[in-house]
Amino acid sequence: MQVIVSPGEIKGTVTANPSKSAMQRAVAAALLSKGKTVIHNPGLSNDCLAALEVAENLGAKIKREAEDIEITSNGVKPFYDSINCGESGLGIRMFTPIAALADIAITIEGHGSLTTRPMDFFEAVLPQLGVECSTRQGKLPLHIKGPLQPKNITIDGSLSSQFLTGLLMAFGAVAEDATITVTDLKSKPYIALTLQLMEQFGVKVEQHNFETFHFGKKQTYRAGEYTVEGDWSGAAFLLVAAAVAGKAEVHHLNTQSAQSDKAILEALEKAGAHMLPGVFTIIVEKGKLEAFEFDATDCPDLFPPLVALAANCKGTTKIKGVSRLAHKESDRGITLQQEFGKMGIRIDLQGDDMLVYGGTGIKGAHVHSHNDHRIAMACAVAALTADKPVSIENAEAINKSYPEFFEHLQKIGAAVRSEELKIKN
Ligand SMILES: O=C(O)C1=C[C@@H](OP(=O)(O)O)[C@@H](O)[C@H](O)C1
Ligand SMILES: C=C(OP(=O)(O)O)C(=O)O
Repeated sequence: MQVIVSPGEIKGTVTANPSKSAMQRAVAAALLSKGKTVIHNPGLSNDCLAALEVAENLGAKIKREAEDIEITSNGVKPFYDSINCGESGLGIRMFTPIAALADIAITIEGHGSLTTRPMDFFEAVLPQLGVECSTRQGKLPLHIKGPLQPKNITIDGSLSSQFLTGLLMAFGAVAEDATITVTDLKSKPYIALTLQLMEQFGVKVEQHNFETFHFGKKQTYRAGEYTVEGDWSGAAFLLVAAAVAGKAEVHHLNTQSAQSDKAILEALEKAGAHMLPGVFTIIVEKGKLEAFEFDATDCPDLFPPLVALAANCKGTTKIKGVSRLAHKESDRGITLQQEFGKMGIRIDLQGDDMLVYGGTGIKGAHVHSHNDHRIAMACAVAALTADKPVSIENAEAINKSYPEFFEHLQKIGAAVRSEELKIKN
């Protein structure tokens, strides 16, 4: 699908989409619980739908009830010997240790960008927990055979926090007096989100300094009601759109959230945007934007909106944490450099730093998402201050995390056109 976004001032109000990070975790916790969980404000992006299907194949009953989703489970009791995690990195890394709680052989698959993302962690770690595991040279498909037996273990957290999220969630259902020790953990706030959600489902982990995670007496996940928070990762694009091209009010964003990407507020402030943060509403208005420095090592998904922001800031913005981007849906350091380069914005990658030369003028261009939702969204935001429209190829990539994105962008006043998009022009 091609989407064309035209330059222009924006002004409007919108409600943030549900967080896929929170939704996927809630689906996993509901599967691990006995009884009925009701998820309010459920996410329905492709990653969330994949999580629901995985939970269903692993034994849960899923029912859509008006605006909610009901998940009834009796723990992990697979109906099938294979699961498919779609394109979700979190999905596969979280559900693999959970599926390994069962004692049958299971094949774990995915598609698109997920087939090229590293999974060798599991081959190194799962056998230490009594799980047979093989991959195709560190990539999908994964073949596992549990049951996983928790014990004290040390893992490397430098590639991704998602493997730890999976182990924590699985340990939560069966562990007794066991400790996971992690070295060099990245994306720490995502682990805070995991621990917070586990606690909401009745499982408490004693963590120290994000290095050790201790499970004391055996605990059980408790089914209940859960409301999915608004998504800071998706909303970051709308907030940046407002900072560069007008004014927007975004509802259902919790400033007390554990989500890492609420850090977009710090970057906007550094860049000089005008902001009025409330408890659940953020208002951002265009200001005189200047280059800024920001460390995105622990919030890597902010790189694409930060680049769209930096392209509009006078001077050279320095964003740290580029090494975190190599194994996302695309190699995001490179794809940002390529696609923003087409729009006349120079980006240099220097070791772990990204330098964005902003304020030089954004040019209308024909860009490609590289099947990466966050690249498509970043280009759409950059289009708002370009000299001519920007056409985005393979723009349907947004469905992975934020199917409502173009509709929301239009709601805050942007001119968005597409033959295939079901939005009013
Ligand atoms: O746990 C999560 O929900 C996520 C963790 C992050 O991954 P890393 O831990 O690999 O940085 C992030 O990039 C991803 O989009 C979602
Ligand atoms: C990298 C992302 O997700 P995941 O790793 O879960 O596929 C993302 O949403 O940008």
